Amino acid sequence: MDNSAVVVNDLRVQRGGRDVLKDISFEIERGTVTGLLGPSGCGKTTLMRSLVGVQIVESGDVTVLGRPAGHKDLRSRIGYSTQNPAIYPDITVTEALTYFASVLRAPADDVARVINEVDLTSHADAIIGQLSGGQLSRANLAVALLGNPELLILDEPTVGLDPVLRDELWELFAGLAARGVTLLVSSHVMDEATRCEHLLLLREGELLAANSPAELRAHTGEADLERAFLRLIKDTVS
Ligand SMILES: Nc1ncnc2c1ncn2[C@@H]1O[C@H](COP(=O)(O)OP(=O)(O)OP(=O)(O)O)[C@@H](O)[C@H]1O
Repeated sequence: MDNSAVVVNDLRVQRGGRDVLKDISFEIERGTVTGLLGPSGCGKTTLMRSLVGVQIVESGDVTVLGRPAGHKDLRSRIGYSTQNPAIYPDITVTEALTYFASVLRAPADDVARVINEVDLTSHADAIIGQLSGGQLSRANLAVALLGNPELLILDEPTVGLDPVLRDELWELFAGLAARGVTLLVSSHVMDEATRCEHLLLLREGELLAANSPAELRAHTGEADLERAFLRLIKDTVS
């Protein structure tokens, strides 16, 4: 069986009349955690939207779990959490997840499972609009986990979380990958790169690297990943 969860070839996307992704190609192996890193505005969300199939693309091929991105068979196989949680503010965490579980046709007992996985059991009956920022982003992540999708696409899931919660979430991501789930996780915090098996480093719509952290360190001669990224940028510019 093909071991690639995602195959992208020469993907080009324009937004607002500008090239936002410039002929990008890469593959993501099944059962791994891949970090999508790069500065604000570099195209991370646009790339994720292209994989989910909600982005109009100019050219190129995007294959996800063996199907063209956006194929209807992929709907229940991909979990996508956006940066701005799209959860109704005036119902409880359990009510919101029960609603999404029915829309996604996920089993009813999935609601308690995902609430537990994101460590929100103590707030299962809290009103969404009264959650803290970190709790809200964990509730948002819980929605993406419903139905046990094979591919999780998570747009900055750890933003606003304290270091302990961030650590717990990265542990959760590693545990999911060990079960065979493929994760693509965006971040603009380079220290999160060390938690990933593979890295996609984007800058101004160009893919500067698609490596493991060890390969990136070896390639740039920099032990620190932030410095390695800066080294790549300097090498690209010069
Ligand atoms: N709806 C839109 N219309 C036009 N241009 C857009 C739109 N959304 C994003 N862009 C532009 O596309 C580029 C890439 O944006 P994108 O949201 O993919 O970046 P990002 O790396 O996810 O940024 P951030 O880390 O700040 O979320 C930016 O220059 C942005 O201004």
